[in-house]
Amino acid sequence: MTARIIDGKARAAALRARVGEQHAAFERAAGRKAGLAVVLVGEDPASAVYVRSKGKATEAAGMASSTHRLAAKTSEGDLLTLVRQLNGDPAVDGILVQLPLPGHINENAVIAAIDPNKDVDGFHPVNAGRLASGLQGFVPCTPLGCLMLLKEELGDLSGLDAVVIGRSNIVGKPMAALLLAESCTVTIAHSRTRDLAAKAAAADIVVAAVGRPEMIKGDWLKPGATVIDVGINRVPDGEGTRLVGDVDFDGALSVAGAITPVPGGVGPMTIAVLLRNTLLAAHRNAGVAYEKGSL
Ligand SMILES: NC(=O)C1=CN([C@@H]2O[C@H](COP(=O)(O)OP(=O)(O)OC[C@H]3O[C@@H](n4cnc5c(N)ncnc54)[C@H](OP(=O)(O)O)[C@@H]3O)[C@@H](O)[C@H]2O)C=CC1
Ligand SMILES: Nc1nc(=O)c2c([nH]1)NC[C@@H]1CN(c3ccc(C(=O)N[C@@H](CCC(=O)O)C(=O)O)cc3)C=[N+]21
Ligand SMILES: [Mg+2]
Repeated sequence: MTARIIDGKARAAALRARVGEQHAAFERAAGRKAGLAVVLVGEDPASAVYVRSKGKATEAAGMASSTHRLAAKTSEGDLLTLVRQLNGDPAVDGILVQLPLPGHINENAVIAAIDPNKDVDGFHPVNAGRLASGLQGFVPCTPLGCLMLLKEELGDLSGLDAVVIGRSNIVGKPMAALLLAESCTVTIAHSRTRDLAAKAAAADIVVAAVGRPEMIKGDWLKPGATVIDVGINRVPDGEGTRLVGDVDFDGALSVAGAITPVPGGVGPMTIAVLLRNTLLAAHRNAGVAYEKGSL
């Protein structure tokens, strides 16, 4: 058997097209575009690439995008001042502060300064709490994109055994909360987990969000399992580099039922969900009704 390859790039393009159509309707109703502000501190090349692709995708959907590039040495106070200015700007529906921030800036303080109603990343503690409590709020883009791929692939997830490898606030923890809300039986694994291979072998769904190239081996998996690979790892390749996930893709192909590739899997979904969250934020901020579930 060879696993189906989940085409995240195509799924993301379809979601972006739906967001674009609904944004056009929003613009007619509200008399303005939805606006996303992206803040980038410093010159990390990978971050600069993501920020550029977010800006391009935002404009392609018809939305207004602004990028605020600050020097690496920017003080926490100056960054907080910018965040508060964006909080108060009626043209800005969504605010994304690209992480990681330089070491002298307290990320938690910056995230906490974002208006929870503009927190399209879903990282603010109020939105994390809403997700944990089953209340409406912004859900982090990467795990929500993973959930969309899983539901398209598997339909109803209830009763399935899921293992999430990684427990970060931006991927692992919200992913586990979403799967629990879908009535999966969820195991969260991390660097202290004992016998990870045996945990993976029991799972119908494996979500890998570790940041270690090709760590999860094909022979760990339950035959037919659905594998979502969040990892983005740049590794040396001849003269240059290439991207690989956290899963040994070639090894998993002959065991898994379906698997996301890297690149072309979760990454493009993250950006499409960011646009979706910005569209939701705009509807709420403009007081325009929005038909839930229509995306
Ligand atoms: N495709 C996309 O859109 C996105 C991709 N990413 C990628 O996803 C990956 C994870 O990102 P992120 O969650 O931010 O990473 P973090 O570094 O914040 O978290 C990594 C997690 O992996 C766990 N871990 C580390 N080593 C092991 C191990 N040997 N066995 C089991 N668990 C381990 C850590 O455990 P512990 O808590 O014990 O330290 C931690 O919980 C990265 O490759 C990142 O680039 C991230 C965001 C978006
Ligand atoms: N506040 C904040 N929000 C984020 O959502 C956030 C962040 N900070 N910091 C960094 C991570 C990482 N992230 C990615 C987004 C898209 C791709 C993506 O589109 N990847 C392409 C390949 C891109 C390439 O070639 O480099 C793919 O997987 O096909 C990857 C990773 C969002 N993040
Ligand atoms: Mg820091």
